[in-house]
Amino acid sequence: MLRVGVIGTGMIGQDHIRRMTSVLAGVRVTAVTDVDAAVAASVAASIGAASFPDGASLIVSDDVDAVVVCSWGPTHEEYVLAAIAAGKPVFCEKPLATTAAACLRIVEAEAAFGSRLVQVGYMRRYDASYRALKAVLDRGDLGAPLMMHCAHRNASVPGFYSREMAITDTAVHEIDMVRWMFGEEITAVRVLTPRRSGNGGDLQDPLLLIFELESGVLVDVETSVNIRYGYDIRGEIVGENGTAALGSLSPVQVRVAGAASDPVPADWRERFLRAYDVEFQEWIDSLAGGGQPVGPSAWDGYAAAVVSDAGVAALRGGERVPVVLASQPALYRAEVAA
Ligand SMILES: NC(=O)C1=CN([C@@H]2O[C@H](COP(=O)(O)OP(=O)(O)OC[C@H]3O[C@@H](n4cnc5c(N)ncnc54)[C@H](O)[C@@H]3O)[C@@H](O)[C@H]2O)C=CC1
Ligand SMILES: O=C1[C@@H](O)[C@H](O)[C@@H](O)[C@H](O)[C@H]1O
Repeated sequence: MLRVGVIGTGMIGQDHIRRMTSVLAGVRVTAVTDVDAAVAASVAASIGAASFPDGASLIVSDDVDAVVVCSWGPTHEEYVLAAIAAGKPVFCEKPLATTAAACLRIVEAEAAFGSRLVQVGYMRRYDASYRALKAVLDRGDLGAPLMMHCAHRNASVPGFYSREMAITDTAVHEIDMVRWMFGEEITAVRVLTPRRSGNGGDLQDPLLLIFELESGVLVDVETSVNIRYGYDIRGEIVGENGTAALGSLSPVQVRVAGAASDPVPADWRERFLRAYDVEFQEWIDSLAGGGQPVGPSAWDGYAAAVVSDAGVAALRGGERVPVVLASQPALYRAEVAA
């Protein structure tokens, strides 16, 4: 039984605690903490876990075998580094850290430790639709891939959400997905700013990102974060001989009164419900008997941050910004293709 301590009991922290408590096997949440001590205490009481005063004491607790970090992005680096120092596996929600420099510090700490401890919460790799799309691509049915069209639409975002977050917080999922889907690196980023939606106040929304890949494949990503009608994630690969797209996720199609309709999920918790379950179960299983995590690594988190930084520079400067990665420690070799 893996005993897990969770840092950050906000929206996704509580959702992951629910799945580890009520859905998944081989795991028990024994400890929680949050800067909002009242929320942490209430969550702890509801599942019979201990509430810790801070992340540092939770990480070194003898009742915690592995750590899950679900606090705000700028706090991730400190907790992931502390978990590595304690020699404990750590699942960190995306982003691994908010700058490429911070991600590189984590990569270097893990490489110095000598084996993998870190997994980053890029859950699309566990989604049935994305996995089916990758299987079609890998079978070669489409011929050589040429382009991919993506859309990442949120119904709404909170008031503190900035135009840069459309890249660092939102499109960062596509950045990781593209590296995994095509098994190659993104080499340059452009960002275009279409006519502004009236739904987002002063926010520059939507954005259109264009990624260049090593092989010449081009990927475009629309981020629309105030689309109102729901949470809509799309992806279509165009190959030499055909196309393949993420399918409809609805178990039922309704035709009534002269109209056909599919329900649209409200947010990521609904759209990626099963993907998060699979992601966590595979993480738990990988750690059984002292094993190492096999999902998105600290290097993946670092690479996503470098592309994301390039996207922010392109957004601010209106230029094509090349992506330059540091030299990869041996621990992560063949990571993209895994
Ligand atoms: N994989 C995915 O699809 C998603 C990932 N996320 C990621 O999960 C993380 C949390 O996001 P949400 O749950 O939406 O935010 P949230 O604001 O609902 O929850 C974050 C919690 O962290 C706590 N916190 C902040 N600083 C802390 C610190 N230093 N120590 C302990 N607790 C601290 C806050 O009090 C809050 O309760 C973010 O990194 C976000 O990017 C969020 C939504 C979906
Ligand atoms: O990770 C997530 C949020 O943090 C982010 O704010 C949303 O835009 C994404 O759709 C969601 O998956």
